[in-house]
Amino acid sequence: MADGQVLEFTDVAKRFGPVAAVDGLTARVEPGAVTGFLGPNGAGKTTTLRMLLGLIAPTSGSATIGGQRYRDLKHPLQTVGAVLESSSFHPGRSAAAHLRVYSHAAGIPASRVDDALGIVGLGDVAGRKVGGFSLGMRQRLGLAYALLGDPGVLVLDEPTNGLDPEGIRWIRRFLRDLAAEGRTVLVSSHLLAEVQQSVDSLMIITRGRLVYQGGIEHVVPQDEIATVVDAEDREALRRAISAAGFESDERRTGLAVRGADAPTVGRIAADAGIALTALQRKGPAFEEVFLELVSGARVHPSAATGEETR
Ligand SMILES: Nc1ncnc2c1ncn2[C@@H]1O[C@H](COP(=O)(O)OP(=O)(O)OP(=O)(O)O)[C@@H](O)[C@H]1O
Repeated sequence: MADGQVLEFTDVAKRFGPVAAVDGLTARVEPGAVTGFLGPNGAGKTTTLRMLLGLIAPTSGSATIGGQRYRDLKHPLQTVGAVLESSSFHPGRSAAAHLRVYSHAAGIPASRVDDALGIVGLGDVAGRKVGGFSLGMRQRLGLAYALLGDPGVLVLDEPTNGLDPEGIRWIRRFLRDLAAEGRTVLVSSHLLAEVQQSVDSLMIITRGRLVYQGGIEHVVPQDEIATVVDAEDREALRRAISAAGFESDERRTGLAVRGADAPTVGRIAADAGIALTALQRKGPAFEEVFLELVSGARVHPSAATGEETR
């Protein structure tokens, strides 16, 4: 396997006539994690990925893979695998024949075709014509193509589009495994729910500009989260919370603990041997914060600096 590489966008911009599709994007994507690239329809995700993959030239700025522009990569297929669209397969050709065309052109051993089809679960249908494939099978074939050169970087544009729940679960698990091997995995989506449970990091854009970059757990600022908790012995609970270094306010329904999430408060109570009668998260929902970031009602510091929040 090739090493995972850092993807770097440096003040990259793309104009189509009067439309600023991407407008000065600065961001960094690290190896060893699944990074979700999130934004509403038309935000500029596909345009950004197309610049990264050398399919269109930026109007200004740069997008690099391990410090190099795509067109300067010595072995592109062995460095970065991409799935941008799932439809361009010749229907009369078998899955294996299709991949052999690319492996041959890139100087990749033919044995790798069977490996790649096996990895995505298409080993049994390698000889079947692609024309008879379901949408899910085509998506898997696209992934097999991306994995042909065993690259350290995977870039996928909306890979779960049109898949059934089982297919979506499969892709999520698959991408996690690839990242766990140390690869860089960048996956775009316009659906928050789609990436919420399946990515480690997020890059959120709207109208061609970055509005958030960092860990998924930092999207909702910690100081806006409180946990309301209660026990039969409320005073003992208050003492345990205070001993753990958190402040709490008395409410009718229990103690509101600022800056601590539910698992943290639950652990404090468990360590003190206190049985809880209530444990509830308070604060803005992830989706609320996402919509505020996208509409401009909320500004996150990572948007201005391009620095990750950790
Ligand atoms: N080749 C093109 N010519 C003209 N305008 C374009 C072109 N490609 C993209 N655009 C415009 O650039 C903007 C960003 O489009 P892009 O496809 O990158 O967004 P996206 O975030 O991928 O959206 P979606 O989630 O709908 O795929 C849109 O306003 C789009 O209409």
